[in-house]
Amino acid sequence: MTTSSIPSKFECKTSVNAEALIAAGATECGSSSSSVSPAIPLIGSIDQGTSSTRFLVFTQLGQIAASAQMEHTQIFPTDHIGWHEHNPIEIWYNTLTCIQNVAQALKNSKFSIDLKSQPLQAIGITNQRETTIAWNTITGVPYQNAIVWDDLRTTDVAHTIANGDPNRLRSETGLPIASYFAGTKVRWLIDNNPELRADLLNTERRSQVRFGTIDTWLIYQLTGSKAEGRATTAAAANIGGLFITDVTNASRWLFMDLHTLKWDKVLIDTVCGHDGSLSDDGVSIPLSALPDIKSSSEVYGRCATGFGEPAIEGTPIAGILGDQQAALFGQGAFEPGEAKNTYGTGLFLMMNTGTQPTPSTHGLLTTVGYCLGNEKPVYALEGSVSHSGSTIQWLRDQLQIIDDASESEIYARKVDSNDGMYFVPAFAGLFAPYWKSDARACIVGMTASHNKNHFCRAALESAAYQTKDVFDAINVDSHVPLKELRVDGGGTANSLLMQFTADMTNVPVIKPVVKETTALGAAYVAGLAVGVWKDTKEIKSLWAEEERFVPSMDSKLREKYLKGWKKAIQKSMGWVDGDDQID
Ligand SMILES: Nc1ncnc2c1ncn2[C@@H]1O[C@H](COP(=O)(O)OP(=O)(O)O)[C@@H](O)[C@H]1O
Ligand SMILES: O=P(O)(O)OC[C@H](O)CO
Repeated sequence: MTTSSIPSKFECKTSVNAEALIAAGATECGSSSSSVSPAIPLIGSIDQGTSSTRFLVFTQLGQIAASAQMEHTQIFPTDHIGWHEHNPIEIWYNTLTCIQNVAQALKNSKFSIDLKSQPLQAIGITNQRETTIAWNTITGVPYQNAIVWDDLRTTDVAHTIANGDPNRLRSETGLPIASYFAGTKVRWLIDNNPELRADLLNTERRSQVRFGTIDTWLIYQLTGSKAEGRATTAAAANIGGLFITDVTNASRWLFMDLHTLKWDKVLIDTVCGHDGSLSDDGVSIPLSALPDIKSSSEVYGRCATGFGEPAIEGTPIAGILGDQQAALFGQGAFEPGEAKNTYGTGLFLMMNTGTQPTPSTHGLLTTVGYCLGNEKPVYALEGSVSHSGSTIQWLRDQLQIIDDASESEIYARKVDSNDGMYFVPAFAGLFAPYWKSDARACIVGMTASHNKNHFCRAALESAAYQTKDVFDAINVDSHVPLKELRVDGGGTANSLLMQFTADMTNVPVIKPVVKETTALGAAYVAGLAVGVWKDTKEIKSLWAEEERFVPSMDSKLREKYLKGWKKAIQKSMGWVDGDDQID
């Protein structure tokens, strides 16, 4: 089966940016003596997010030359409240479709850029982090759907591992023990997927088991090959590709030591529970089942012949970054104290803290920001919030009070304020800085006068309040008060949200010209590895501001709103008790 024959209910939105191509030196065919545009350096970037998959091609000026984007199915099994899954095959097909569409669009454009004769310099990959897939290298098929990062099924697993102290692995991993992290999902898969467990128990088959985040899965597909035709998955073609990840993704498992940047046997055993019968390694799972940890910027390998899209066969894959780290890189936050806030499905405030990990005592994560080749790793502090854009998707898909995310602003603007109504979107408990798995979403302060407009307003405002919570924590833990906030992600299209964020944090909120900073960050690390850009100084010089939202709210009013939010947060906590099992 080829990807073009895979039916998808989602449209692949594709575009070519003529202005960026011209700025980079491309010429229209027929407008010069040559019928083909002169070759210009172009860099590809796969951005596999929670809500959608994108493939973008950037010019050396860091501008988008072409892009394609496709949503995928959000699977919320109705018999298991709190579960959230993605189909790994659908994600792979969508990635391939986006790549194919961009290649076609460039070829059909007035610049007639054929990537077969003018190949991309390199491809970078960035991904939703923690989302975990297990597959078998011989059957080629995932054992089950991917468990998405915000899935709650491992809440009990996390409680068991924590053994009364959720911070017991913090000094080694930088993370609290929570359902969010990939290691808890690995443990759940081992304990609950009979086929996977049987393979691990079989001395011949255990070496065929693979666990990976989405970066690993996609690289395995891109570098796997098939003798003829297009592979549906690399593994189905029975010729698996590279099995790697990068330090930023590896830092989200609870398995990696933040100081050595290596998988740690003690951590793995602590999370998975020691079971010698599953492995020959003396560890609870075979180390062969975990990807090799690489830097974020080096040539790892090349797209294979016959993997599915001839236009990028042989193109080096040279960069990997978790999506929030990619946004940090794409925003040019290379100095300690520089930060970004991304409004995607979730919301993630991240600050570069330099070459030493900075511990958090206020509910943030200490994580790897990036590591360029053999250079020292750069660490970051992160405030991870599970629901931001997904709250707006919930208004659209579940409540069906809007048809499109952009309508949230139209309705929210019909009222001057929340009129006392607060929406705490703790659908998956509360992540940073609270880490309360027993919290659930609530809407408080409602009177009979409240209407749909207030719902939209309160949903949008919740993203700003949650930003303020992690903003305060980062200011304390880093000892470097943020003077401004660089922002990106789908939610930045919403000016009401941007202004309200500026009003709540009381610092200017700044949008860059290139909004796709996540994809751009992955392109940058890939381009650095192959010499498209010289260094981070050159990359920083390409960043440009587009719009600035300056705080304009009276401080008394700000305090009043924040006080209401704190009360609302308290109401959401402690909702799930022992009788309300998540099954
Ligand atoms: N105008 C808007 N107002 C508020 N939220 C928006 C708007 N446009 C998009 N979003 C939200 O942005 C999110 C998608 O952002 P994106 O950065 O693509 O996310 P991801 O990387 O998680 O896939 C969606 O959850 C959507 O609800
Ligand atoms: O898909 P996003 O942009 O919401 O990001 C998801 C995060 O990587 C989860 O840790």
